[in-house]
Amino acid sequence: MNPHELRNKIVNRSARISVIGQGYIGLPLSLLLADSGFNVIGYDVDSKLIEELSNGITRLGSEKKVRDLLLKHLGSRYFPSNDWRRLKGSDVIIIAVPTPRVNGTMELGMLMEAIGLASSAINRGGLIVVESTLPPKTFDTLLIEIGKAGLRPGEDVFVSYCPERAMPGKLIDELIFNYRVIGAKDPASAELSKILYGCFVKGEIEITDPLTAEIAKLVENAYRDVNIAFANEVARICEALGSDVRKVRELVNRHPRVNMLLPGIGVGGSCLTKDPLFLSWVSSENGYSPELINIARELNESMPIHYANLVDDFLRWKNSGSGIVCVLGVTYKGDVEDTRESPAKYLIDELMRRGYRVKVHDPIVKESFGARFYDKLEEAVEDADAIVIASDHSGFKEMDLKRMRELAGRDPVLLLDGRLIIDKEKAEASGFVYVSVGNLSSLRRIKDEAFTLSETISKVPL
Ligand SMILES: NC(=O)c1ccc[n+]([C@@H]2O[C@H](COP(=O)([O-])OP(=O)(O)OC[C@H]3O[C@@H](n4cnc5c(N)ncnc54)[C@H](O)[C@@H]3O)[C@@H](O)[C@H]2O)c1
Ligand SMILES: CC(=O)N[C@@H]1[C@@H](OP(=O)(O)OP(=O)(O)OC[C@H]2O[C@@H](n3ccc(=O)[nH]c3=O)[C@H](O)[C@@H]2O)O[C@H](CO)[C@@H](O)[C@@H]1O
Repeated sequence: MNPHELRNKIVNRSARISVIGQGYIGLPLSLLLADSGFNVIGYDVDSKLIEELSNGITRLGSEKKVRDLLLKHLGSRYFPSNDWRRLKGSDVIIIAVPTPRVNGTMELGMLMEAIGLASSAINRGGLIVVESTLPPKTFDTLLIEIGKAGLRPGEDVFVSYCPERAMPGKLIDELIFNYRVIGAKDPASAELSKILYGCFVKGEIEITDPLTAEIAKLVENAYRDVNIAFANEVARICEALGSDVRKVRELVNRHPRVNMLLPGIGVGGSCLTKDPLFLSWVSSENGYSPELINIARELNESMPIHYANLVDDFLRWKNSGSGIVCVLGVTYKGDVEDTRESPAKYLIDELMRRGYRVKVHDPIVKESFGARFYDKLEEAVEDADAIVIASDHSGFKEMDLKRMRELAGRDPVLLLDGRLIIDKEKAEASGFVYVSVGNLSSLRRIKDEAFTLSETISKVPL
């Protein structure tokens, strides 16, 4: 098959497409390709996942459009499989396997396995596209691996890097409307990839070299992480000075050139917690050691511990260091089911390590990181001395605060709003001692000397 033939196959939708990895990215991508007219094999090593998909069940429950597309195309254009032999004879293979940070390093084993499989299964003259996030210069290593399989990249097989940037919670819309970057070393690989993505992408598609694409992908997430760290730093300043970060943020964001992000109890998710470090580590290996990115990451990682310290100080003052803490929300952000690197995990670990009884509720996912999970919000809140909101689920914004206060323990009960979603006046009128990220003034008021905020702040490892 020459590039012209593959081009025609893509244009008339007769190209056989396989997607390796059917998780947050691979599944919606496969379904959009099916929706644009291709027959798609969705391959994954997780046989339970494949069984679920084959029965029309997705783990991405909050992505309604993914579920609708699965039910629409399952068995007609979309074929989930855990049999690698089904990949043989593919004209196009897209790789969307994890490239996580494990024990302080970049884990590329799954990617290498997938590239080996793709090299052995792709038709001669076919296209391999990598969507998984790559540390800089990894694309070159992948080309070497493909070469080892006896294929000459740019001649026997075409290869590109198309980093994914869709946002969980609105994956289908962002897969369609985001602009895309394609990194490729030869014009045919770039052109074929552009035609492929043009089948469902409505945003602009930009072609560049692979290294630029690798760096750009990581810079986007590092940019966001650093900016959230800045917001978190301002929150900590406001806490120390006895001010309210919500008011400060509202004012500064009226400046035409300031856009401060939202501070919070922590930055989680599979991307912002590793991509900035990939950028930092690889540049350190190449002669420049970034400081800003590393410090931002450390500051963001310290946030759940900072608030565990706060709850601990409160409970020492109230109950001599014993008590019940209710944590509301375990997902890394609101209205998604993903708990990877969730700040709630670090908060819960730390509170349990200090001997507190932790009760957990989440309306979307039944996970509690070793603490006790309660299906009902009311049961989780019962007898609590402190309640911490760790995820900004829509449902939490409309909680009946009076009822919650009735159910919670004896006075005073701390309500720590880690996501700035509760109205301070309403919470106080309901009888809570309400504090939020970036505003600890209520605690100052009730405790004066007994509870020294400076002590809390100095405990935070930075
Ligand atoms: N989740 C996001 O929001 C997001 C956004 C942009 C980019 N990314 C990047 O996309 C990539 C995939 O992330 P994800 O969130 O979809 O991961 P995921 O864990 O949700 O899904 C990956 C899937 O790949 C499967 N897998 C692992 N090794 C395999 C192999 N050798 N062969 C076949 N299947 C294999 C796993 O079983 C899993 O189901 C990562 O590089 C990630 O950094 C993720
Ligand atoms: C550059 C960018 O936009 N990248 C996105 C990002 O997706 P994400 O879902 O991980 O990103 P966020 O929504 O930012 O959430 C992360 C954590 O930060 C907390 N947060 C957020 C905003 C804020 O103002 N204050 C906060 O504290 C929030 O609670 C949560 O814990 O990476 C994906 C993978 O690469 C990309 O595909 C996707 O485009």
